[in-house]
Amino acid sequence: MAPNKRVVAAYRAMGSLGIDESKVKSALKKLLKVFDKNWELIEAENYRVLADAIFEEDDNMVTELKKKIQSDDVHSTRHSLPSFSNNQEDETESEEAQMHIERALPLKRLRLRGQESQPLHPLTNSATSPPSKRPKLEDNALHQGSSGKKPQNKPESSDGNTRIEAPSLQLPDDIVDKGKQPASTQVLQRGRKLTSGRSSPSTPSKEPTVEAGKFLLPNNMMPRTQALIIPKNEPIDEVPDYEMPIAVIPPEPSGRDSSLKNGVAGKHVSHVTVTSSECRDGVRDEDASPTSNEEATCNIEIASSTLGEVKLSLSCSSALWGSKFHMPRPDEIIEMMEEKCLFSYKIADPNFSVMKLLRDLCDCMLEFRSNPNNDPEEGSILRSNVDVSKESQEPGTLDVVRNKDLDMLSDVSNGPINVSPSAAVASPRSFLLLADLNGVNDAVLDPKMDQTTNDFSQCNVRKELECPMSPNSHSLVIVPQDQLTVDDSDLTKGEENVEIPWVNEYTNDFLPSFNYIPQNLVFQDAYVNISLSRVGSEDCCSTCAGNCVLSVPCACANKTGGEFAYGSRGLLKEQFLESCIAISRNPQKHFFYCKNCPLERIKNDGGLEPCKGHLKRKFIKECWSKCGCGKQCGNRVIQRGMTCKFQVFFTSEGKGWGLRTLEDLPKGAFVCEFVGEILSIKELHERNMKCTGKGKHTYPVLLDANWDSGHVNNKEALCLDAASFGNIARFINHRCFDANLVEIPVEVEDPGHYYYHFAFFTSRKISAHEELTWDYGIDFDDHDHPITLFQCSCGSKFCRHMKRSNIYFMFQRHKPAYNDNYKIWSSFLFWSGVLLDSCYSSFCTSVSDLGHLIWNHIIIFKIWNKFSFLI
Ligand SMILES: C[S@@+](CC[C@H](N)C(=O)[O-])C[C@H]1O[C@@H](n2cnc3c(N)ncnc32)[C@H](O)[C@@H]1O
Repeated sequence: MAPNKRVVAAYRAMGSLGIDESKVKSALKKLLKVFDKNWELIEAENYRVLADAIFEEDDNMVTELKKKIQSDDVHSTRHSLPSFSNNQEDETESEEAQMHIERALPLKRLRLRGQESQPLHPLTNSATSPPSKRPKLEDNALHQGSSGKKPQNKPESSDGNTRIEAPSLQLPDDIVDKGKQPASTQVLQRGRKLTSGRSSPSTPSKEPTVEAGKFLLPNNMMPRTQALIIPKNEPIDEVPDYEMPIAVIPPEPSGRDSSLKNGVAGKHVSHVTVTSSECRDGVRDEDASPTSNEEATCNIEIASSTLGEVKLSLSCSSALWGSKFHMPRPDEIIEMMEEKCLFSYKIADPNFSVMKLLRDLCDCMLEFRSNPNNDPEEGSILRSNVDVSKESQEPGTLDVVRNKDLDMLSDVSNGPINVSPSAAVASPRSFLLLADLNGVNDAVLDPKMDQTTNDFSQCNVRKELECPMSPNSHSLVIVPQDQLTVDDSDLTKGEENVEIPWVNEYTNDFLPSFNYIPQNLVFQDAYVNISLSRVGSEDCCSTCAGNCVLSVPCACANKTGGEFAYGSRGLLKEQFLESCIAISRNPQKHFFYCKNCPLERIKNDGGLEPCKGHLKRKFIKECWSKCGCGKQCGNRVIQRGMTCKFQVFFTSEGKGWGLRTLEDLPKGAFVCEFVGEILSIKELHERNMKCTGKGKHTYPVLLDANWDSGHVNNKEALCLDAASFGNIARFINHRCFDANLVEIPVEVEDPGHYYYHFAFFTSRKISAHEELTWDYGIDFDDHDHPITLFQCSCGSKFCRHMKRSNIYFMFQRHKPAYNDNYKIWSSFLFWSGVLLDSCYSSFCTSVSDLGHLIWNHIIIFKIWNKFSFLI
């Protein structure tokens, strides 16, 4: 007689929960009797009644056994001389009882993980289910692995709950750092959401509707999977081969798998192979051959926050699947994965969602990274990768991208599968990644690793660890932070006194390529006339010796009003600095308008357009080679080069790269010079024209402080362009008005002031890690400006770009006229206040006129104060 399909289905459903057939049989019999063979009632809610009946039976049995043991104990106590055989029997019986308890408990726990009031396996109707409670998990059951040893760091959450440890954490010695916790354990410990997150009531679940037993396969096709909850003291390798749905890891022996099982042979422990079940179970891949090179990709990106501090990117490529491959929609993949998880890991929580799980993984990484105390290797970061089987060339890769303090974590793929984070495709770095992705060790794929570690065998500091979420599916590897997040290699290539590293905490982008030069270089036509003969005795102090700043001001102080700009500690004197800041903040007051402006001349092909104005700046004059003092003279600050610790970093506000200090800086300190190619204005104009429309820019600084001196010919009108050749100043971003740096021209070699050094000094005290900024002096309305206009994100409350619509910018459009007539405008503001006052007073006669007058003038005064700095 053919087996009853409904009975078989019931067995399978229970089997997937690890329930013994014999138990199912007896419970089913009883239920059929009770329900008068009404199968609908038994099948409802995925055989909930049946499961409950089995549990109840277990409970009863346990209670009965306990009672029996107790009564036997009493009995044996009463009979003080029990026979030896009796005693043995008792022990056996009692052990059996314990075994029943042990066996029953996991199932019970499993049920508790879901909702008491909900179906045991809530695959249906769960959308209407109330959120589940967080499961309470017994420490012992969860923390004792096969060895029975407790983990060194007992994973406790802030709420005091002990975290679940997955059996997959039982790692071969080789892949666990000696004496240290496996990284994945740490992740798990830290990642409270990894475990608790499953039961988070906040996440709405996408419940798949799955027929019971849909995924069941014959035993011989069953993968070895591991449940997240293991019974107390149950050794991991004794986790039974439950009759399971298709799981993540088929037990196919491969070089990599076996190496893993053997403790990951050698040092090459960077991958664990994961293979899509679609390929292994023969559902789809039989006729799929790598015939087409046409790539369709399907990307899922999950980030820890909107800033994407940690980003997990899942990419599929159809490249190897031929034309028959249908690229699944992301939600299809997620849904399918959820079904697998629900079956494979027996996650009975209706709120379980794969997306949530992945997001939690991101959070864990962030948490892991941000709490160095959690980390046995302080400052380490996680490096994760999933390798699609090297041999089988299958799609599906998991790529974890470090963002916050994690540099891009390399991704490993097989064949041409694109594992690159989509956002990085355009970056040089990701280009490298794409080009190299061919199942090679991820370390090799990571160009930055190459640069920073030189020898990736250093990566044996990385620990290959299995992730509890998806055993064997991906590895978590620790890489010392400094090897990934910060490029310690000096971007100045040793050209400066200090080394300058760079870091990108937000994207995968590498530093733009440029040539580091410590000093300005003439490009071609620029006329830079440096000769000793041009330096007259009035421009040098040939008789000085030692430190000029400490003695009576010499000739070199003449250009700064008979006093040196620098004080004894090498900082700018307060008064000098303040006047430079004032000029920079109120440029209109210090503009001069040249009669035949070189800029306009070049732009208009000789035609005459009125000069838009140049800043008449204060100069610093430093001692130089014709002076008698030495290099250590206090009046040779910029010549000695930069001395502070800086770092180039990727800004989070969309400004691209920026420069920050790594140490506190006092007010008036020299930071660095703006170094670049010395171009004539004509050359700059030509460059700008060439760049137009090609997404290229120049980074120019006009050396125009002396253009009022008369007619400046084309070769003498100079600028610096740091786009291709420059120093770290090319990374200093703009800030409107209240920047923390001020630019000051410094005369060193050329007394003529056509060519001078453009130096940055701190305009105030700056704390370590603050970004360094200067006001480019951009008029955001001037579309002819040599600096390509950008959307300003300086964040200053005085931002000129953001406040274009305000009254100031109305005036700014008519700047010269406005400047000439600012007294008229101020009178206007004053008298409008008086007018306002009198109108107001006439309406409010009940209140004292004097009070109104004072009140209105306070308002007017405030308005005036707000805008007076602009005049
Ligand atoms: C001299 S570069 C500064 C370094 C640049 N951020 C980089 O990544 O190379 C000038 C360019 O930086 C960007 N930038 C500078 N300051 C900015 C700001 N306040 N807001 C937005 N972008 C800014 C603009 O693209 C500008 O053209």
